[in-house]
Amino acid sequence: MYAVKVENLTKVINGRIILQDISFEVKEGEIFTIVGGSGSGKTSITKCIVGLWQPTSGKVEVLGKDLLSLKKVELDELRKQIGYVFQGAALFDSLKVWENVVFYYLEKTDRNQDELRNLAIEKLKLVGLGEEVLDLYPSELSGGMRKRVGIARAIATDPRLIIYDEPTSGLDPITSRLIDQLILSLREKTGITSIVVTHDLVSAFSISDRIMVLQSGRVVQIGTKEEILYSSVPFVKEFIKNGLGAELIKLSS
Ligand SMILES: Nc1ncnc2c1ncn2[C@@H]1O[C@H](COP(=O)(O)OP(=O)(O)OP(=O)(O)O)[C@@H](O)[C@H]1O
Repeated sequence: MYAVKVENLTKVINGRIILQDISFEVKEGEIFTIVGGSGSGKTSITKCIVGLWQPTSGKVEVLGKDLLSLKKVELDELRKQIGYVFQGAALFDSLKVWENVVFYYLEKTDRNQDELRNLAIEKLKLVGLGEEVLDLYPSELSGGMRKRVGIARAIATDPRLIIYDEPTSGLDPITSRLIDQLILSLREKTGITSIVVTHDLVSAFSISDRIMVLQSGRVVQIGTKEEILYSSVPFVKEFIKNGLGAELIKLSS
């Protein structure tokens, strides 16, 4: 069964084609990575998957539901099953770590504070953080820890699908590789389906089951790591060479 199925998705905004005839499927439990240059449409695809944007044409099915057929309450219900890890973690500076993690439940539940703190402990453990961070504020955390807290928040509602938007951006190479390990271990422990948007090709090649390469709102190629790494498509070859070349220079400097 597919967790996400996108068919001939086209999105036009103010007469500009942002996404053109995009089709792909993400299998349950798969780590599916979307790569492409700036402005190629990566984030736009995720906006269509979470139902923030309606397609101009085409179809988006998420966890077996056709988004266009859903009423607002049904879409809200579906969104609970989708965790979104924002670029830069997007934590609330004025809230403590535990409150950030259980943010979704803070106002929407009658669970008491102890229950919510315990839920935060459970989720923080899954992302490799201990109880000592519970009462810290985001400004007291390192960049890598902030990303982990952002991931803990995304899994607080036990989603079946998680979308990571640039999970390693702004991190040094060593911390980036630790986040890669975390993405893999979360999938291992929970079986969660993962869609990762990234500029970081080292990350893409270490975590992905399959990679989709975009150029100017179109799919250039979808394939396994090996198929993409040894692609015969000129754009993909060039993209990989430039991306991995830059990473290798960064790693050796
Ligand atoms: N709300 C919007 N209104 C109009 N155009 C938009 C809007 N959001 C995005 N775009 C345009 O859509 C195109 C794709 O943007 P998108 O953010 O999906 O790209 P991206 O691949 O995620 O880029 P980046 O890697 O820089 O984040 C860009 O040309 C962008 O300017």
